[in-house]
Amino acid sequence: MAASATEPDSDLDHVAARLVSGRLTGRPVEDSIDLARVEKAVREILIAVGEDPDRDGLQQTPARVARAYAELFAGLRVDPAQVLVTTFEANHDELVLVRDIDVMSLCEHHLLPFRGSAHIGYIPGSNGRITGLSKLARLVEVFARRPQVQERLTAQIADLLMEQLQPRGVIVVLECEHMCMAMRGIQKSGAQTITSAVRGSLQQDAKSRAEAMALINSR
Ligand SMILES: Nc1nc2c(ncn2[C@@H]2O[C@H](COP(=O)(O)OP(=O)(O)OP(=O)(O)O)[C@@H](O)[C@H]2O)c(=O)[nH]1
Ligand SMILES: [Zn+2]
Repeated sequence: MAASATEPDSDLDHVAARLVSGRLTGRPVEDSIDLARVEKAVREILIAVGEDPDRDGLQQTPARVARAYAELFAGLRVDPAQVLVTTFEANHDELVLVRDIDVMSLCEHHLLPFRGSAHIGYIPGSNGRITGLSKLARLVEVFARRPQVQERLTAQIADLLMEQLQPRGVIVVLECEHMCMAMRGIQKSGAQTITSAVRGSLQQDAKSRAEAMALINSR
């Protein structure tokens, strides 16, 4: 396997630095959201729900929430195409599957978290391009750090891989629990929502698809 990277890693480092610095430091990443506006809005929410935003424990809350949103929505300011800038040539024309990638996102309806696992597989195309395994997980992060619905998140990952890597086929399966179904509303915790996006040969060929699904489901 292996060979040369197509591009220098500088853009990717930039993307990674923004996402990772946000995650590790808990401080806003550069090119951030309008923190002052979020702060103002959160203060309003606290007043609206009957809280006193000036009491001791809440004084810093609007600013904290604003910083948290900068992290949680960092994916809105990242071009997902930059994640796959590094690809390699390889003589591998069979399934590559990364299973159990942790996914955390916010549903766009309630801005409450949904969380679970992503499984991403692809069959390299005639161009022989593969990508670094971690890049699949990075792609999940970029799309997950936006207000989302699980179906769109699943499809966006699959479509970007098809577009950028031009593989023969792609399969993306997400299994998530939605806090908006657990903490409020119907209050059913533990329900798993499973979504899939299957493209190219994996969509057309039932046998390859079944093989990929079997690997995803094997424990
Ligand atoms: N399809 C889909 N629905 C989602 C997702 N996340 C949350 N939802 C649903 O979005 C729907 C919004 O429904 P609405 O009737 O507009 O809002 P609501 O009154 O708060 O709905 P309830 O949750 O049923 O109380 C709810 O059924 C949620 O369960 C998602 O990722 N995909
Ligand atoms: Zn929701």
